[in-house]
Amino acid sequence: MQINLAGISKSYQTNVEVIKALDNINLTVEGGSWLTITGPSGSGKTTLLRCLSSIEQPDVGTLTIGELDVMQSTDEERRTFRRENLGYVFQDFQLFDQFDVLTNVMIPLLPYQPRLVIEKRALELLKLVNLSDRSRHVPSQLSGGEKQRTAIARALLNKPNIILCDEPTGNLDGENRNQIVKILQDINSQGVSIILVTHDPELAKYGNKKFVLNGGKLIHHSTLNNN
Ligand SMILES: Nc1ncnc2c1ncn2[C@@H]1O[C@H](COP(=O)(O)OP(=O)(O)OP(=O)(O)O)[C@@H](O)[C@H]1O
Repeated sequence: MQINLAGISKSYQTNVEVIKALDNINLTVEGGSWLTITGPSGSGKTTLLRCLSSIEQPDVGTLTIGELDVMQSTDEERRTFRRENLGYVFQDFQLFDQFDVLTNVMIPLLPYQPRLVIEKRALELLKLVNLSDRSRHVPSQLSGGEKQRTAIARALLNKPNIILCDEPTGNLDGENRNQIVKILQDINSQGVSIILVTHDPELAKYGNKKFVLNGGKLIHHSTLNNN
């Protein structure tokens, strides 16, 4: 599934100023690729990820994700499209503290598919991310790496074409980072596109297309084939 952005800009209005978070972004993400985006704090990385996933709409430009025209679609169309095609791993995990790991992974599809079908898939995913023995724990009983892997399992529940990850190894040690890299490599080898935002120089070594965001402007850094 391809993503195309042309002339995308996005500003935020605060009480005191207008902040241009994205400034005339042009980008094509080919299906199956692994894109890594780095850049200083406040340079627009999360905003770009939110636009690339249609959670947020840009102010101007054209943005298509597969068949979805993000600028012309309704909220409901974008929600349905995300549910069917995209996975998103949030910087702060966004797990529900009152539910166990298994339920957290199942939540996105619970209103839409039979519980038993979803549970089977969620258990497979917990195995994939090496968390089978934590399925009945609640998030407060998990380490940072385990929370992150729960968030990744949840993002994979709908068998997405594209997974967008915001700082998936933030605050994790080398061993946890390596586990997450391995999971991402497995997913990518199955044809899932990965779009990754990170400050972690070790994680930023992976991916076949690298970009730097600076002051809302996207600079193509390199195209490699090392993942
Ligand atoms: N909802 C909002 N309202 C106002 N300003 C915002 C909002 N969201 C983001 N911004 C501003 O837009 C700019 C880009 O923010 P963004 O979160 O995309 O940066 P980032 O590169 O992901 O930062 P970090 O690496 O610290 O997570 C920042 O100056 C931020 O303060």
